[in-house]
Amino acid sequence: MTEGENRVYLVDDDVEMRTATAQWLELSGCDVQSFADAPTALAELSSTFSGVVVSDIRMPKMDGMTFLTRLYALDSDIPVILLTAHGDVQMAVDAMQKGAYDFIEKPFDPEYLLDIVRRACEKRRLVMENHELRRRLAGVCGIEQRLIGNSPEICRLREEILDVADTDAPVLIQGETGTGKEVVARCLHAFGARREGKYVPVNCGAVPENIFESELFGHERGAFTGADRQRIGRFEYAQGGVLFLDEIGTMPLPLQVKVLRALQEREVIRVGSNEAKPVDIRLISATSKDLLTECSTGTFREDLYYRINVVELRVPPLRERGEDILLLFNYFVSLAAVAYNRPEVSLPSADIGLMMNHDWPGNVRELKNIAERYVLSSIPIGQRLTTVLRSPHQGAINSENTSLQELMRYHERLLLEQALIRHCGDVQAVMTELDLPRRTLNEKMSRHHLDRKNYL
Ligand SMILES: Nc1ncnc2c1ncn2[C@@H]1O[C@H](COP(=O)(O)OP(=O)(O)OP(=O)(O)O)[C@@H](O)[C@H]1O
Repeated sequence: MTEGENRVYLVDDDVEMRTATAQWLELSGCDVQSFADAPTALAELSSTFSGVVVSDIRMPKMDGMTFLTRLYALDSDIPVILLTAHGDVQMAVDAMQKGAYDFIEKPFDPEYLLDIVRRACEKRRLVMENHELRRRLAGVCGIEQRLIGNSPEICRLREEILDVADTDAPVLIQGETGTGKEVVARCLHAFGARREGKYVPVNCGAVPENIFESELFGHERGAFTGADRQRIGRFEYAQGGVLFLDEIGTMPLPLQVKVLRALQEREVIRVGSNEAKPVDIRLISATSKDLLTECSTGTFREDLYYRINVVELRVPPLRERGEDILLLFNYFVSLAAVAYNRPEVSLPSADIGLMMNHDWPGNVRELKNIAERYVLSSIPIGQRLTTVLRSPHQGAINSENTSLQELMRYHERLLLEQALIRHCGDVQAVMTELDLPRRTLNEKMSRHHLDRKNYL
């Protein structure tokens, strides 16, 4: 669309009316695209549409009111002008309350319609300019300041993020724990078309199974014991914004069916209700598991996998991008120095070597943790890294002359300790990863004399 040109999507099932109105608008300099029904028009519309919609209110496939609701779930800033018949006054009033820009009664004076279209287009132009301005402003604190790294892998990832940020395509972020999946999700929000909308994260691994459905979809008052108030779920809360489902692989199967339905139908049903509510969200998911393997073992639904995985972003482990280790370390040291009001410390060269050779099972989170501790206390890096590294290598036992029970005990301890290292002593995260109830985890940790404080 050239600047100043008025773009109109015209929706009317009456072919004569549609042709005549389109011709009139075109002769007056509008760029018109006509549709015989609302679903076809909806398929063409998105939040990047820079014009206005003129739609009949009574149409067979989908009436103008439903069309309005669906369209406003996509972008409530698109001006809609409804064409009503004599006697449709109540409907027109309802439409105005729902946010329609204006309505005009048939038969109408084409000049009058043109006048409304021009004003609506001007409003749309201002909204679009405003969005663009905010977008540029957000770009001032660029993606390089959020997703730190100079390695080719991270540079490529930043480009991939910017390529897809402005679309509404569902993104699945894959990567080991602590690699920065949530940072990527936040960048997709901050640099995407929905940056003005909310960013709503849900850690699927931390939500108890019995309240999962209500957490995502909400509930009506009295839907179950304890539901003394109505509550909207995370999907509805994220309306117009981004919903981030972290560790989606841990979602129970029955809920996966419901999430799939919500994504397909773009609507949710609160627990205890029969009414479907339209939702307009962009879905970003993350997983540290290989979801295709989970699909083959039947713990993750294949249809959901393909629905959430339209774009796949992989965040590489830290050990595969050595160039980033020192850069990230210095970055976290600077942050910690400011946060704790301590002087910035630099790394002796011997420690640099140790850091470069380390495996980083807990990835960037582990590095951040070490940098913070380095600022706070004078324990040399080497000592910290050896503490972290000791478990998989030291005290290994020879399986040939060891009983099965001893081997099992040894491997159990190893698994627990590695998980504690990866999650820097975060017991909740260990419970999630190993799929253990808190009590069992506590028992096992005390049996193996493991104290979370040693891993903080
Ligand atoms: N490239 C990066 N630049 C700046 N900070 C980073 C980067 N990668 C990770 N971080 C920081 O490291 C920590 C862990 O990152 P994040 O929580 O995004 O990892 P994750 O992959 O989502 O972890 P988990 O799988 O455990 O949820 C956070 O404090 C995050 O801010």
